[in-house]
Amino acid sequence: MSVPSVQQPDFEARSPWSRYNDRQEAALSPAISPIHAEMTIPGSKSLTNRALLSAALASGTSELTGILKSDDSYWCIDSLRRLGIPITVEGECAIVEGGGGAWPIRHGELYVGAAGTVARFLPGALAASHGEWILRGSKRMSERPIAPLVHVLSSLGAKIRYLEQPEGLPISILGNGLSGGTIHMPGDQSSQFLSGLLLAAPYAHEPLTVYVKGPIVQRDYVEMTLATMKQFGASFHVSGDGQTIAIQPGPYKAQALSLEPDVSTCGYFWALAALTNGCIRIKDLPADTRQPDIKLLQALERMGCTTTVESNAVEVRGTGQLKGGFTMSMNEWSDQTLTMAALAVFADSPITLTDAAHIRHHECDRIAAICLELAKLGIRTDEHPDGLTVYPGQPRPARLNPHDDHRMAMALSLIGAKTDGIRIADPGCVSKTCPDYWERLDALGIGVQLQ
Ligand SMILES: O=C(O)C1=C[C@@H](OP(=O)(O)O)[C@@H](O)[C@H](O)C1
Ligand SMILES: C=C(OP(=O)(O)O)C(=O)O
Repeated sequence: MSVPSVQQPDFEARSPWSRYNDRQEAALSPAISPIHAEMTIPGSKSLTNRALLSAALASGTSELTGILKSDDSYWCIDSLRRLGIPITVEGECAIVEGGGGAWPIRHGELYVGAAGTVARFLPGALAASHGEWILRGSKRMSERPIAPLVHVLSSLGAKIRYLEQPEGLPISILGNGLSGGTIHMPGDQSSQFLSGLLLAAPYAHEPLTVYVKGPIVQRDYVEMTLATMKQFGASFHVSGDGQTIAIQPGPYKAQALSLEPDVSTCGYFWALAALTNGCIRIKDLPADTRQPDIKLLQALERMGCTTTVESNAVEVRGTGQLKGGFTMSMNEWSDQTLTMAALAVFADSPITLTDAAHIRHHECDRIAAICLELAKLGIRTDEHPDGLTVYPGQPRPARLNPHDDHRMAMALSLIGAKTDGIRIADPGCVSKTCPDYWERLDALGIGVQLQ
């Protein structure tokens, strides 16, 4: 098994929308009664960054309401502005004056922070246009895979060079238009490579047919990409088995869109209802969302909770004792693996989470990191190459390290909602997707001391 190593915070990747980077830890005290609340959740990171990029490529002015304001969307907006796209942000609304497929500023350095979506969505959009740019990311983002995307973009005409290390950021991209034709691409390491290519594909000179070799992890994110492309007027055909996608050339048209709340963030609050035998109702979430983490609801049902999906709200009601004793594939909704691991601590028997080897390449090696941190609480885990088994137990007080990973911090905080003496280091890291996470916990009755 991998040797656990603790990832240190990379503060450069924290944006002006981040908070609490001067605080050493969040000291938590459990809720004294079941948590009951009705709440709204900020916009989806995935939808925000897809919509921002599509709007920047489009002809005309788009209005995006309900955007997420976090590090990941900040670095997306920052990069697009550096490419010369005027973007005005007022509250949770972004007005984007699209460049019609050309970037007004044709050279410069772009910094993507720790955002996988920005690192993997921008290269295609740059390669499809004309200019020369350098793309740089956080320390961790520079370790995360990018080569399969670089490989296909190069085969379609881009000149891309690795500047410091083989197969990682930073890279230089000389965009000279994408040729089109047919290409093969793997989807087993990250769905984002595919999404990044697809988002740019309408700007290729000729129709582009993408054959996906083998399984696609978190396939629903590719569906989300295609849905956004369709909203912006793209034309494409997907084969019955979903492995072949043929995209016609044609520019995006500006749109006025209202974005869904971030279901990955909703997950922590539904988990709080589950853990405290409370009830959390999240408003403004459409029942037919494509966001894959909605599958958490099925897992919570299996653990004994009651879930209610209405046309525009989703409610989770907890239970006195969560049930375990099952194995669950996390392949399709792996951002919730850490949430499931935290819930499993309080189940009545072990839970095994599988099929998520790719999360070793996320913000940290999430499988090794969660095993390491749960061990500090005296919780037994078995680490597997593609997941882990969590054995329930009574956690002891501990100071936990989130490994510079927002989801590690938010998932570990769930344990602090049930157990005395839990402290989470580097509380600022939640700003990758939810900068006001600690205020939200506090408002729900969990004691949060940021010190
Ligand atoms: O396309 C997207 O918006 C995302 C795709 C997934 O990444 P991978 O496919 O790289 O696992 C997911 O984990 C990430 O949070 C968001
Ligand atoms: C994997 C994640 O992010 P990224 O978009 O950086 O891949 C995540 O948010 O859990």
